[in-house]
Amino acid sequence: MASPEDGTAGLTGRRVADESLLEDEKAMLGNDPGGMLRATASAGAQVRESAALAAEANLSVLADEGRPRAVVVAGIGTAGLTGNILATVAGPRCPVPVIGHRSAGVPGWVGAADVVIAVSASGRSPEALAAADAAARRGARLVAIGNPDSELQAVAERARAPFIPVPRRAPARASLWGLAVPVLLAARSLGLVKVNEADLAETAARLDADAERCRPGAESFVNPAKSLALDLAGSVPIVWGSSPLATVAARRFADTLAANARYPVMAGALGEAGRGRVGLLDGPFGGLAESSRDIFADPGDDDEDPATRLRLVVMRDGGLNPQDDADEPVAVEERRADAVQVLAERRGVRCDVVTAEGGSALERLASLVAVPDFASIYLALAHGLDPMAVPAINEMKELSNSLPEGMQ
Ligand SMILES: O=P(O)(O)OC[C@H]1O[C@@H](O)[C@@H](O)[C@@H](O)[C@@H]1O
Repeated sequence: MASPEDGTAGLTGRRVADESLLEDEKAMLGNDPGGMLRATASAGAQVRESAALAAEANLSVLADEGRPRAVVVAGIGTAGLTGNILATVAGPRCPVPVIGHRSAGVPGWVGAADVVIAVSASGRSPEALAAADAAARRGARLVAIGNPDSELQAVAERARAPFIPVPRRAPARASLWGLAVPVLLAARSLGLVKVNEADLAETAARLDADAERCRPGAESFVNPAKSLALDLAGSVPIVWGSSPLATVAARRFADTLAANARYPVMAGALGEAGRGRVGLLDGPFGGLAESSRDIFADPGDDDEDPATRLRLVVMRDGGLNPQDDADEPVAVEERRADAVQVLAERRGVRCDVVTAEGGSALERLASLVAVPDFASIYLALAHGLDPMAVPAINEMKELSNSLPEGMQ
């Protein structure tokens, strides 16, 4: 076992992932002092809890004024991703635009005809607070979602707007499901999205089942998250989604791989990538690195061949209904996903495939997010990194608060 290296600024970890660190459950839990594995395993419970809390909030006031002109989902980081989730679950038939807004305030055109959903796990991100304030000033309908007894709740109360409490589970990225469900239910009360009680129950059950498969005590050969983490170890992962829904899952994987495992990741839509970034497969981290690989060498033996390589992850959706009236037929998305797998094989770039399952858009999204969420934590643990604490984010906040005005 390689010993931990001291990085700069007192941070320690192992530059090369060590598979044996994923074998001892007790040691693994010791290396996860903040409890990221436990928090991530609560995804199914978060769905149920948030659905119950949203049912207690008075969301019917949102619908009193009828269908809005547009819905803006305001928040940053994981809270911001809930806007993408709403847009993709609502799908191409959504009668009004759903716009994610990730900076402070709201877009200039927002007014009384619109709805603003301000989301913040801590209830105190400047972006969500400024959005809630701006919505209230402009007379837009507001609903706020986040930490109870927070500044965000106070802003919502001052504006007499509904507030859906989401009990805090630090860090925000471990609260994705707790935050996303109230956003969907607020949009449902406006008639914008079809999410029924059975969809929520099935999504929660799937998240529970995936947490069980990915539990720390399950060994790599039966644990899909550990094996995905080990496949990605030492590579530069590229995550492409075959459909809009799968692309949201791809972006989520990039977020968790970066925050938990500190891996640089490229993520996006396969349709777009096919017209540009797919060229990466030809390059110095793709086919050129692979051509020098000794195919008989032990895949884990980095000392023999230390080249950094791409590793492709294809998130395949397959669609709920092939007759769907989406602009792009599912068959086209499927052919493109097949094509990129063939291309990767031709270039010698190794590829993992995560395939959606389930009978609703929400459940399918859950099936694409659950295993990769755990994989990002196992990859952190294999490098001896605490998956929860991200000193760089805190330092970045401190530094930008202390910079003189004009330099931020
Ligand atoms: O959801 P809130 O609390 O507004 O945080 C928004 C974002 O803030 C950043 O500093 C990080 O912590 C992200 O993980 C988080 O998603």
